Amino acid sequence: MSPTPPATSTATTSAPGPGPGADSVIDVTGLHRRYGPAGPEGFDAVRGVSFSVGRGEIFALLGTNGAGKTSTVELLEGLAAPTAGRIRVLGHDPHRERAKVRPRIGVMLQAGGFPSDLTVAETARLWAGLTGGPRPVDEALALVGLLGRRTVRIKQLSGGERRRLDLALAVLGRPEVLFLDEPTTGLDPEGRRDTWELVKELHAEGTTVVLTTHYLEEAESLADRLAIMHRGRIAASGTPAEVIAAHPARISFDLPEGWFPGDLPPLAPLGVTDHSVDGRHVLLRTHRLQETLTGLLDWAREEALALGRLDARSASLEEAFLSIAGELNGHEAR
Ligand SMILES: Nc1ncnc2c1ncn2[C@@H]1O[C@H](COP(=O)(O)OP(=O)(O)OP(=O)(O)O)[C@@H](O)[C@H]1O
Repeated sequence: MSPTPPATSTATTSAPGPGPGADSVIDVTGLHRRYGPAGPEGFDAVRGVSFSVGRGEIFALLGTNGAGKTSTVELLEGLAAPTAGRIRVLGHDPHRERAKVRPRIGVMLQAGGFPSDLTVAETARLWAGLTGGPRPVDEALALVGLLGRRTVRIKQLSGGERRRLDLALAVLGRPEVLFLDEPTTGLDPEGRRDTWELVKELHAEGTTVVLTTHYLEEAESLADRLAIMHRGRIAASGTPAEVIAAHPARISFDLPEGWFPGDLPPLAPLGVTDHSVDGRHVLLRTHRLQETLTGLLDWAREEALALGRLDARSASLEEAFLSIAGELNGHEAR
């Protein structure tokens, strides 16, 4: 029997929760955020989003530019009140009960603003004074590889070093829930890997992490579950494997000289859901990669054909993302 691809919630506004019995630390229902006045002059950046994040999970919010990721995360952090909907973080309303929530969360904003004349260590000490139960400042700086830069002034730091300092400050209070808004934007590949390692260590210690990112490999590497936002809604969600599996794998090859696409065997019985041809180049899409590939190769062997440039690959998160964004843009354009 062919396995049915797991259903991800395409074109919905809600992401399934962490599963029955899971202890959720974030619950969001019917969230809306509007900038500006009611009516045509205002803008609905978040349009009815629902999801839950379980204790100890890493949850990634992905999306096109302007999809509403930061607008959503800011509401979770309690920086603003939603226009409509309900949010619970650690059992509390993060905006109205900010004093209860703030000491238990760590926040790394997209652009942290610090007095530029303070040194790295002075900034961290200042922040430590505002944060309950902090780690030693030097421990937090060491975690992000900034201990050797502790006497350097903020204005002399590189963009990547500032991102690392933002992260050090976010983890100073040993938060139960850590919000990371594009944590590796501006970091070099080594800095990105280091940040991933740190997030994995914090995860192993039981920290719940909500992150936004434009790097699909970051979400694939770190996230237990993810949601892809598009124009204020959740367009697809699930584990990375579930989101990928909902999109077809692809097989491409060149037919040999003298052979034409019309000579191919019937494709539907091989599990092909869609195909396109360009001259003698053939692209097949299938949710049953092994079955389709086996059928194709059996046919090629029987016909004694050598298929040129044969390439078979499962969908990637990038393909899933591009296809969701493309489908929705096409849909909205009609
Ligand atoms: N203060 C504001 N006033 C009006 N519109 C805003 C405001 N902040 C954000 N927006 C708009 O809301 C939409 C969502 O923005 P948001 O920053 O949440 O998206 P995002 O998914 O985080 O995008 P990016 O990936 O580009 O950072 C955008 O169209 C943006 O222009």
